Amino acid sequence: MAQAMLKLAHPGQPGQLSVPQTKVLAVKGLNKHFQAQNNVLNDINFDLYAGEFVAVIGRSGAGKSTLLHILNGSLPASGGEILHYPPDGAILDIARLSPRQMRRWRAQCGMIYQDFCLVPRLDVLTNVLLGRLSQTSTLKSLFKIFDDKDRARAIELLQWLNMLPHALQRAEHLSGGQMQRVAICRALMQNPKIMLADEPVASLDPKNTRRIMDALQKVAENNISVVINLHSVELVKEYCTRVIGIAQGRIVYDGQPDGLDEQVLQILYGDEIAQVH
Ligand SMILES: Nc1ncnc2c1ncn2[C@@H]1O[C@H](COP(=O)(O)OP(=O)(O)OP(=O)(O)O)[C@@H](O)[C@H]1O
Repeated sequence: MAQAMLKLAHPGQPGQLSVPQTKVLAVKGLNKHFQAQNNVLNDINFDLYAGEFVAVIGRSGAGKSTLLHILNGSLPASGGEILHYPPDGAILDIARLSPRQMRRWRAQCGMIYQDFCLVPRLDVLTNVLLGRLSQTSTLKSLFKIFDDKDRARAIELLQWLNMLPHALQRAEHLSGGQMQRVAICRALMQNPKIMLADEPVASLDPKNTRRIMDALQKVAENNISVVINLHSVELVKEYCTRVIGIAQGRIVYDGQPDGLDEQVLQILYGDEIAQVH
């Protein structure tokens, strides 16, 4: 069923002075089909600006994770364009990169996951340093040789997210919230322009959820665009600057979190609405 877009706030529109202006990404007519399932994403269009904290919401199976994985280059799109606007260079279409360009793009685009994806037996500092692997020679990465500059950066990031006291602890001994903060530091080691977060608080208790949301807010305040899949409308309203609502693979809402009223939520969640309050 095709649903009309309810509301479209154009970030960067004249008159919205508090909205960031530097365009980082333009998604145009993006589609995704899997062999087993057609129309997982349908004609997705949006621009992403530096420093935005964007929530992607919608019921289970709406296509939120698929969208993030296509943005990050780990899944190919079936059609459409994803244009990246580097601060100092030619516009790149993420859907049409050579393997070498794709490696570079994935370094620009940090990603964190619900299950953290740390190496449990390695210490926290080394886990963070692993974020540099894509920019390190194969031989150096094989022997986990990192230079002083990388170590200093990793320590700085751990301090920034209050994880420095745990630097020499094995990752497997941390709490979920601590592991996620380490995962954020690891993603930041690549100096990304965009941070994608696929349900990063889904397995966390309320206290750790807030810590991670606070951390991601700090990331966005540093002019990195954060795009996060979330199931809690309360968190979206508290933390995010913009929300993209997806239903059945189509964007049905793109605007301010304040605009998520009962009518919009009903379209987004249908009979699952009770679970998001
Ligand atoms: N590799 C795949 N092959 C076939 N179908 C897939 C694949 N990955 C995802 N899908 C389908 O695409 C649709 C969207 O999945 P996606 O994981 O993006 O949804 P989601 O909104 O992130 O859901 P959730 O909130 O439950 O994680 C689902 O119907 C899913 O079954």
